[in-house]
Amino acid sequence: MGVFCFWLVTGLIKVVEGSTRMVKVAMIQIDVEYGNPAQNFAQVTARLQEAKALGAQVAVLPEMWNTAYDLTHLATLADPAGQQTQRVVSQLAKQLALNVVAGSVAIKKNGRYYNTTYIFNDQGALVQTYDKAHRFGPMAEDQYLAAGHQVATYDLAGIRSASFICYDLRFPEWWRTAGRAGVDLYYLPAQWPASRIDQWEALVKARAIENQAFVVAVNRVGDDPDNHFNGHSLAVAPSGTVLATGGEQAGITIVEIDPTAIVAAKALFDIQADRRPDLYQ
Ligand SMILES: O=C(O)CCC(=O)C(=O)O
Repeated sequence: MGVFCFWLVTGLIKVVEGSTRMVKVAMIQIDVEYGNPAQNFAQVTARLQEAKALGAQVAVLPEMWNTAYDLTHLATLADPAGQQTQRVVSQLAKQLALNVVAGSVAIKKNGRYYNTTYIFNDQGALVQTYDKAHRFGPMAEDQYLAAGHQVATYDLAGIRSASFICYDLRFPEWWRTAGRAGVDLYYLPAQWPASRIDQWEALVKARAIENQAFVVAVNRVGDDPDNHFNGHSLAVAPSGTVLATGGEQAGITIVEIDPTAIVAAKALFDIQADRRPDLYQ
């Protein structure tokens, strides 16, 4: 694990005068230890405490942070019914009074394995779960993991939010489906390889612009046996402006988000309202 760094970015777009609804979001970019849940739980505990000390109101973790992509050992590594994740992260969220978008973890549920996000509010209550819907063939998810079937929207820190996971980024229809419920902030934990990081940045910006919403996308750093990961977590405004980036090292980046910017973004034109579902689905 490399040296851990902190950045504070105040790259908000403040377009509504007198707004007091700034929300500080921590993008927690870590080096996930392959096949080592005990080490990863310890690491995540420390990083959530640090995020709180940096003033975060919401903390976001990367994808599959308990096991990494050690899919051949899920029988021994996956969290049964997500119980350990729920117990540990819920307790931390409550102790720290911190909202947590708990990246995603490998879980075992009803005899199958899933790549699942849990979202906790700052009282430690589980407010939503999401099972990754689109499985990434090149990383063998389709062989080992069952797919989710439902979008997950929720209120967190006073912001109407939705969660997706990694490869879901390539399916704008799925984002639009969630957006119909009115979403102001999308969270996207990932393990996105360095070899396609230019696509990651382009697609995160596109999802923000076309959905007229913020996107907070958190990637990992480090290596697994097949891939190198170089971070580039990023927070993007509805205009497509990059508010903060996590760079290429492990670290926590704090970005301030002003949810009232959505109103201004939609004042000029409202893409969701202007859709033509009579022409397409
Ligand atoms: O779409 C990609 O290029 C990467 C997706 C991925 O790594 C994942 O979903 O885990």
